[in-house]
Amino acid sequence: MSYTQELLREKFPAKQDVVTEITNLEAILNLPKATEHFVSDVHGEYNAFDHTLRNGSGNVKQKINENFGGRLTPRNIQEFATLIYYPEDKLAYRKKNVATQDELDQWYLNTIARLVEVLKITATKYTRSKVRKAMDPNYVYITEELLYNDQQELDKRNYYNQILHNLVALHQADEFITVTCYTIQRLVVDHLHVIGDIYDRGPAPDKIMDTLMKYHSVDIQWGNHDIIWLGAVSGSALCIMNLLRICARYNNLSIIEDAYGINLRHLSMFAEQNYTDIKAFRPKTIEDSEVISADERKQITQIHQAVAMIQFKLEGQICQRHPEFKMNNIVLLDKINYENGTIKIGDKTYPLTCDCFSTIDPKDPYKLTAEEEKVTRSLLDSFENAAKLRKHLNFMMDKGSMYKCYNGNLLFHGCIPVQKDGSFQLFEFDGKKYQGKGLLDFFEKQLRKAYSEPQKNDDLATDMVWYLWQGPLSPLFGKHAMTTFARYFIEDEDIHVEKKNAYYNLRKEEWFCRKLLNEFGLNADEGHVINGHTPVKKGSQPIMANKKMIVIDGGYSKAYQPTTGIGGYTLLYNSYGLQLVTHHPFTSKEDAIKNGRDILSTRRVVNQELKRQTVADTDTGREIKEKLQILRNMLADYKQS
Ligand SMILES: O=P(O)(O)OC[C@H]1O[C@](O)(COP(=O)(O)O)[C@@H](O)[C@@H]1O
Ligand SMILES: [Mn+2]
Repeated sequence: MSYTQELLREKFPAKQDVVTEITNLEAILNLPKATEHFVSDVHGEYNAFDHTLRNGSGNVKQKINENFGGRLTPRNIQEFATLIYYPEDKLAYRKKNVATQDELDQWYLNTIARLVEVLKITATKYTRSKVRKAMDPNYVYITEELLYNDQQELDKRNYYNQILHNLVALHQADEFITVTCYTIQRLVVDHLHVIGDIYDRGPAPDKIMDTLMKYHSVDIQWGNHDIIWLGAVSGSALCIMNLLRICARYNNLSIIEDAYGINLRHLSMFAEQNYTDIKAFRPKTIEDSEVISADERKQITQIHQAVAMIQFKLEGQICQRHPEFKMNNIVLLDKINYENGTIKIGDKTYPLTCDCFSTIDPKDPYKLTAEEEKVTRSLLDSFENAAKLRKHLNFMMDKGSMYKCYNGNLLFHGCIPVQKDGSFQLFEFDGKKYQGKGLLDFFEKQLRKAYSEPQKNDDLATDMVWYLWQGPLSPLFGKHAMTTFARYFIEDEDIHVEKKNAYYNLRKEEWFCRKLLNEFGLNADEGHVINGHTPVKKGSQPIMANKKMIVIDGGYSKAYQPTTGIGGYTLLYNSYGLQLVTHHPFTSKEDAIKNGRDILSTRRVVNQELKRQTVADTDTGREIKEKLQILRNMLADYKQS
């Protein structure tokens, strides 16, 4: 007897228990498929991300429109939607702007009744037990009495009205409204996929992680920016330097110090002693509100140089350690003529636009100075011991993977490295060759190993995690090289170019996407490949390859909004099919609450199911069917005995 069989026997010892469970599972199979929500490239933009979650990519508003369109004016619909997104803030705002207690009480009564209506339509897709789990435990009884009361008979109607009246009279209205709004948010989306790049560039990745940790159901496909954070706590000094460099570049060092409590004093003092103010290393400020003092700017600029130089030195060391990485093109410090300020790359010589090489010994350019060694060591210790960061990243490891096959679709952040003809590129290592799905599995194994041994700093697994950040065959990166050094020091833009893997041309072709789906054991007639990573530029299409490929770089990153011209894309997959949602940029939470400003979004149907999908058509459905088979066998045994 299998383990599952044994468990089921224990759980359902009597014949009647088995019959009840079969009936229950059969009923679940017939419910409509629950809604999946896909987001990606959130890049620390907590407020915009939080808004997308609260409004379910426009799903909450759609439910309200379906039910109240014509009964409420568009302004009232928006007001009501904003209440569901931000119940606490909207209630406070409403209470401040009301003339009399009677007006407020009437508003409470109307609002509770409307919320129960919305709850009713969002709950129809689920079993009673699942809906109950989405409720606040303190309000289960009252909510169920309101929810399952059909009000057709006068007595029932009176009963319903009395509950409403009591909620207001007993001063429970605020709390009931708040918890019901969250129950609705939770039911509108059943499962969330985050297709990578939660970290870097934006100000609050920590808050995004806190939100995800509270979210009812989520999986994460790691992005290249997440990898440097995972690498940092896995003991990779190079990953630490890269993430500090990006934080300095985007004026986000407070994430390290304030959000994660990692002290940068040692680094800062070292930077102050060795570097001056150089334009190329000043922080980018995206928002007008981000005005910083001259002193502060200078300090960040100095830190930026200090970590960049340690990074370039460590890159030289790692590439020499691992010729199999084939990354010699980024080893550049020995190509510099430190006297005349030029660099020779290939057979071309370029002038260097600035000089911050005081810590480099031209005879041994990749050697860290004693002080750099100390700074690096202390950063490694701090990252290893940063409790909150580890808590967040434990969650990311737990819910995350290199790729995910889910309800027939294939989800990953960047690419599957391929040659121009579409054949998988080979990563050769230790006498073995890895490609396609096997390559992703190999890298995932290395990351899990490195993460579980943070005290090891220069073992192969730790170096591999850094490779995932910028290696030419990294599925998360997908470019021939990262031209970081050139972008700081060389004017000629030709040398800044990072060539994309052939994957990005081929993914426009249907045959190629079918090949990918087959490689991962999925049905190519029904599945889709869903990617993040590359901002969809103005005029480009996010849906490709006869709808087999969908790119949803969420476009949350403000730095990229001028290129995309929009606030980004998200995707919904409900019982009717897949819908791509295009968002306008988010303004602010205050604007949403006071002026009812939502992220405007438009929906486009990617594919429409011929027959409405039910739970039976999903991965969960397959598991239920297997369980049903066992239960039926058990029932047959009962009949025979
Ligand atoms: O201009 P920035 O922010 O330094 O970033 C440029 C770097 O970011 C990358 O585009 C990687 O980040 P993305 O995954 O967000 O594209 C590199 O290829 C490039 O070198
Ligand atoms: Mn990316």
